[in-house]
Amino acid sequence: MSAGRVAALIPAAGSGTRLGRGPKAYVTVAGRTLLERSVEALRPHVSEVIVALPEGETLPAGVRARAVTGGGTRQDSVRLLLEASDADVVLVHDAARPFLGAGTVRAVLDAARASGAATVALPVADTLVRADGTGWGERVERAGLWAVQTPQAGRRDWLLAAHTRAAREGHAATDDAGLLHWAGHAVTLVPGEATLFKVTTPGDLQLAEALAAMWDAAQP
Ligand SMILES: Nc1ccn([C@@H]2O[C@H](COP(=O)(O)OP(=O)(O)OP(=O)(O)O)[C@@H](O)[C@H]2O)c(=O)n1
Ligand SMILES: C[C@](O)(CO)[C@H](O)COP(=O)(O)O
Repeated sequence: MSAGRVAALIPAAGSGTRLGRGPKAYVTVAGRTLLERSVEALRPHVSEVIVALPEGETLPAGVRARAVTGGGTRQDSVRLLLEASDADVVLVHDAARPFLGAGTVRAVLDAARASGAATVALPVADTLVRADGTGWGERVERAGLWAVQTPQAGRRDWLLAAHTRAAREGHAATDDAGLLHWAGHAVTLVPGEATLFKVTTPGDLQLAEALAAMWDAAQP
């Protein structure tokens, strides 16, 4: 598809249960909130940033974006963000993935402009096993497997139609590229970065703190 208006949509309305520090968007890493880090990584590439926040919350200081109230699940929050936007192309990015490089944003956007739908993902490098009741169950062939990250980019009309249909039919997906695939669209995979991990557990937050100084020093 041709170039059009691009918006960044950031679901940040989760409760951060696994991290145990309240909503993750407000958690700081080296002095800046996870949300500010994600917003600032996307702002140079888009005409608008819209963030979904937990009910009753306001944007943390320093975050330059428009805010809407999110929903009960990530999928609900993204649908509300899509409804709040009138962009042609959207980039959906977890607030909880603070280390997002400009090259990755450009690559997923280019791929989405070319094909209509794309996601950043990382080819799996470890041996994979399905656990059974005793521990090691059955080895899973890893060839061709990718771990899906964000940003995920695509035509807003495709995403909104997929989300609206999923809400109507009670179909739940863990991400937006998966919903687009479910709706019949081909989704391009764009190689991501290990640094784009999602801050989910206390160990991830420690890792993020350790990485932040090096990351911040390398930014233009
Ligand atoms: N109702 C929800 C749930 C999640 N998210 C957002 O979706 C992203 C990925 O979700 P996850 O890492 O699972 O965050 P939480 O739901 O906050 O974490 P937990 O499951 O541990 O509570 C986060 O940026 C989170 O804020 C959201 O906008 N609305
Ligand atoms: C969207 C996502 O980050 C892609 O890997 C992931 O599916 C979010 O999962 P969660 O269950 O909300 O943590």
